[in-house]
Amino acid sequence: MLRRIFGIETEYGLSTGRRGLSPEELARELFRPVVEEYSSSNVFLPNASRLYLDVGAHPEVATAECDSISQLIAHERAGDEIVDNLARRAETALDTPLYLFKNNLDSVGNSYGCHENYLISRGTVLKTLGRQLLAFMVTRQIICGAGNIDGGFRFSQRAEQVWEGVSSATTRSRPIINTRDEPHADSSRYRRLHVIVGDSVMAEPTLALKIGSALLMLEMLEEGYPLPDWELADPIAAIRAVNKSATAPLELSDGTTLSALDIQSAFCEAAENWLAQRPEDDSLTAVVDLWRRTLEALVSGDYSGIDREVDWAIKYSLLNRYRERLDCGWEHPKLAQINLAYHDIRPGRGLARVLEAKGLIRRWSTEAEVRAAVEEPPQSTRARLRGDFLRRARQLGAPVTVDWLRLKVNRPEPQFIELGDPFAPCDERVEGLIAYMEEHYEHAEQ
Ligand SMILES: Nc1ncnc2c1ncn2[C@@H]1O[C@H](COP(=O)(O)OP(=O)(O)OP(=O)(O)O)[C@@H](O)[C@H]1O
Ligand SMILES: [Mg+2]
Repeated sequence: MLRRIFGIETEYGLSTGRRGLSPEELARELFRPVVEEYSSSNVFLPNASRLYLDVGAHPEVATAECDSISQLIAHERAGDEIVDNLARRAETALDTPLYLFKNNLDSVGNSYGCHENYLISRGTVLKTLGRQLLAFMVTRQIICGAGNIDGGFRFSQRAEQVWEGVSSATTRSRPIINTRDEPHADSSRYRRLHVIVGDSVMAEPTLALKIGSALLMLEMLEEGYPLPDWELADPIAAIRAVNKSATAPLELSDGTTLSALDIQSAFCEAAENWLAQRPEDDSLTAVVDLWRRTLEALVSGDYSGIDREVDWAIKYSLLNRYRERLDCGWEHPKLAQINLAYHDIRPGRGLARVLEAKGLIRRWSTEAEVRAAVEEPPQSTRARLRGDFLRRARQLGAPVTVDWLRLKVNRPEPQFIELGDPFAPCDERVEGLIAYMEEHYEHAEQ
């Protein structure tokens, strides 16, 4: 499958400077306009994304279905803007600053996630694919980790928070790859691969690398391109070891050892060769270029070639400058503060956003693309149908219910359709549903 559907779910950490306000109270204030408009804190927006309040008072945005890296980046950034707009209103109402962090850990050690979803064909055996992908997923933190301080500098925020390799459980055992069968599409043709292990990232090139390298791995596996079949003896021990060192020896099931750097170098080289034979794609070329440069930086120890693109390297450079200035160890509270402030999503306040505005972190999207993605669904996938349907329903004040798969007009008679093909941006049946709404609710518009 060369064209693929994918989406990303981001949970945000929420806090305030004012004492005495519980996370639940903050979240309730944050979602007040959403609940007022939709009578629910679990909604689909006109840009076809899902906005909801998950357990633990973490707002979550799940982007609409995308089919290109640029589209996904614009929609992921649009998610930040949507929750930031809610936060700006809530902080006026509460008369206290509100902070939304796109990271994976709060100050008391609770972890929250950033999940990736990739469409795969039903013919692919998910368990086999998961097993083949595991060595890649365990070691990819050295290319696209967000960086962290935990007894020293670490590549990833999430590596310490997973407990199983491939499994169908989500919360109980927190696996790296989740095999729960919920395709949100025609289940006879498609499956959805749910990756739970990634860090939330701030720099757009890091997001491109994270998504693009996974897309390339999936392509190569599905197309039968020869790849090393490495099975880690203990994926969880390995993910913890990689977090501390790209060169730590990782034991394989056959008794040999390889480092994360060895494993990623082999996958990157395979991706370079694969790129030369698949149809040209500028985004994937840029992804593989950054992948290669990141591995080279790890070998040389000189991060200057990637420290405007790769989160962990940007953060490492920033923290290291402070460490030298303060002449302190990694445990210094000022460094912890920077480690957190990097993930504050507020433009002009969050460190990553400030660096980006100064040109010290490269962008992949443009402001105009993000602005458009706040309002408009991706135009090349099923998301467009959901977005158009929701926008018209809102204009007409028609009672509707939607999820990833279904569009429904609730009254006067329930009318619904299923969009089993997530690739399809056009469907006559949606026009039929819109006509039905117009017939019954047009008068309410005036
Ligand atoms: N057929 C599909 N293939 C791949 N990704 C999809 C498909 N349909 C939807 N998605 C993406 O999957 C994500 C689903 O997000 P959502 O938060 O609803 O996840 P979930 O796993 O269904 O549920 P929850 O987070 O509540 O456990 C979205 O980003 C969406 O764009
Ligand atoms: Mg979700």
